[in-house]
Amino acid sequence: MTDLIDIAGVTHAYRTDAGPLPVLRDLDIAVPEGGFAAVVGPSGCGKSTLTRLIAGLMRPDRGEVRLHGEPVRSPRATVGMAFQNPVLLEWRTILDNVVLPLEIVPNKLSRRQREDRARELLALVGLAGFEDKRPSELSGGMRQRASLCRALVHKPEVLILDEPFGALDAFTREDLWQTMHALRAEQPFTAVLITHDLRESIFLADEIFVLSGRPATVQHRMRVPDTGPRTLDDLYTPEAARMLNVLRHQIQIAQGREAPEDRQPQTSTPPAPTPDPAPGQRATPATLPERMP
Ligand SMILES: Nc1ncnc2c1ncn2[C@@H]1O[C@H](COP(=O)(O)OP(=O)(O)OP(=O)(O)O)[C@@H](O)[C@H]1O
Repeated sequence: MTDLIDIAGVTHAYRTDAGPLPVLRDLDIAVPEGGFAAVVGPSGCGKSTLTRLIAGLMRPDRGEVRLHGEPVRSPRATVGMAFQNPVLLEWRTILDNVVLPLEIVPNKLSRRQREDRARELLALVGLAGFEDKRPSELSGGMRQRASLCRALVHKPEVLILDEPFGALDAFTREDLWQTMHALRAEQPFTAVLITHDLRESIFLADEIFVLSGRPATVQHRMRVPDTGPRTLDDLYTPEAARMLNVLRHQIQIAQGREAPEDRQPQTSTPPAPTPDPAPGQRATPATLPERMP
C-alpha cells in the first residue's frame, strides 16, 4: 500500500546573505493513511521547514514530498494546519472563524450546513456556547481548540500540527491531547505533529521520528505500541518511562551533548514490558534499544 505522506530523500537549504544554509538532508519519513507521526529534534534543526514542504508552501531542492504518491508542488485544500499561535480573526465570531476554510475551499455545502459542521466540532472540543464570542474573549487554550476546529472543518485528509500546544500551560495541554484523540475518533485524519514535548509525542503519535541537528536527517524512529485508547495514566507506566528515556537520549545525541554511538538511522520499538514496580518503588530507567540494521 502507498503511504499517504511520503517524504523521500528530501534535501533543502535556504538562500541567505551569508550563503546557503543547509537545513534538511536526505530526509525520509513515511506516514500511512490514518497514521499519526510526531517529529522531534533540537531547536532550529528544520522541523517547521519540513511542515512547509509537506504543506506545499515550498519545494525541496532535492527529493520529493508525495501525497498518495503524487508530488506536492503547491498548497492543497486536503491539508489542514494548526500552529502554536492560533491566528483567529478578531472581527469574526468564533463560529465564523471556524467556518472560514469552508468559504475558501470549494464545496457544495449551504451556509447552514457549514455552520452545523462548525458547531459540531466546537461542541466536540467543549466550546458549545462560545460560537458568538470574539477570539479575544476566549482563553489561550480555548482559542487553540477553535483553531483545531478550523483546521479540521473542511475534513482535510492530512493535518499538520506545528507545536500547537507549545504555548499552553501543562493542564490545558494535557486536556487538548485528549481532545486530539476525540477529534481523531470523530474524523479520521493522517497527522504530522511537530513538538518539543516528548510526553506529547508518545501520547499522540503512532510513530516518532527524532531528527538530528541541522542539516537534519532522521536519526531515530520509534513505534509507539497500539494498546487501545490512551489515557494520561499511560504516561506514567514503566513502558512510557523507557520510551521517554530513549527519546531523551536521542535528543541529547542530536544536540551534540552525547557521543553519537551511531549516526545511521536507528529504529526502536519499546522493549518488552516488565511487571509494574511494587507500590512505592520507582520505575527503572530504560536501557537503550539495540541498534537495528
Ligand atoms: N525563510 C528562511 N530563510 C532563511 N533561513 C531560514 C528561513 N526559515 C528558517 N530558517 C532557518 O532554518 C533553520 C531551521 O528553521 P526551522 O524553523 O525549520 O527549525 P525548527 O526545527 O522548526 O526550529 P524550532 O524548533 O526552534 O521551532 C533555522 O536556522 C532558521 O533560522
